[in-house]
Amino acid sequence: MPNAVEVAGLRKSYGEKHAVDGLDLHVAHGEVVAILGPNGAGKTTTVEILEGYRSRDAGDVRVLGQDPQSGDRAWRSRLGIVLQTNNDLAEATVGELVHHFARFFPDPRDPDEVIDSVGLREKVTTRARQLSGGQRRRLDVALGIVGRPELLFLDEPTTGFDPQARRSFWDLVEALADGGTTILLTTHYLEEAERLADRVLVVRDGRVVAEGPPASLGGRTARQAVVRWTQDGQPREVRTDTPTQVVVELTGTLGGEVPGLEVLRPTLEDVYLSLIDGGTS
Ligand SMILES: Nc1ncnc2c1ncn2[C@@H]1O[C@H](COP(=O)(O)OP(=O)(O)OP(=O)(O)O)[C@@H](O)[C@H]1O
Repeated sequence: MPNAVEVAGLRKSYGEKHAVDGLDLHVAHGEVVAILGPNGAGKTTTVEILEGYRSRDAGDVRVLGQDPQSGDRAWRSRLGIVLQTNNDLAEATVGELVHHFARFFPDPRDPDEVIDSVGLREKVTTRARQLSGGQRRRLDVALGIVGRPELLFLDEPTTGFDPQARRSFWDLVEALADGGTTILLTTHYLEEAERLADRVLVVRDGRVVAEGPPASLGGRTARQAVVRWTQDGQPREVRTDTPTQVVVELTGTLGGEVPGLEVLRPTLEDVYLSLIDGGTS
């Protein structure tokens, strides 16, 4: 089966600004892919082109087998798009909105189950305009998933969420992914990408500068580890390609338990920051 998303050589400029500048991307069916990148890197522009909301200047784009520029209603009903709640709808309640949106789709999820899954049960009779920012975003997500999409786009889905809401949202995304939904998300939260994504793409200046599973992005697993411990009351540290060997030797030298032992690898954040600073490793 072809990929759910297939993009080659995508370009989009706004006047002189090359917002997307030769971007390649694919997402397999059932995969969760996160796009990371600094403000202005071209993430939203890319996602909006894939959703069919923005035209492109060049490049080949296929989303669920169709060019988004000519996507019809049947195609659109297979996508889940999380929009900011439209202010025209702000007078409707959470329950009314989710039930209303469900009617647009041929095989929707049970709206009440969707409301429960995004944690808005207690707000079901509250008008959209009376929700907090984070609750409003959860309503946006509810409207994005009620149509049982094959492919779900999440553009910075947890911005404004408190830590508890973010964790329950992650559980929800994992459940959707386990159920076979293909997901393309953009985020500024590295922890979110690490937790949810099978694969991460780092975008800078409209291009992909690194790509891979979060654990090995940018050669992360290949980078040297730092082993720290305390010896004779002094902190000690070595950088090494073979931390296990170092620990075994220390255990022998110190006759057992190694005081203050730590083995550190670069975090995803360390790798990400070096990539967007212009480093290539
Ligand atoms: N409608 C527009 N008109 C002109 N320039 C635009 C427009 N939309 C985006 N841009 C510019 O294109 C570039 C890419 O913007 P885009 O919103 O795609 O970035 P992003 O990676 O999603 O950023 P953020 O992380 O801040 O959401 C930016 O320099 C932005 O200023």
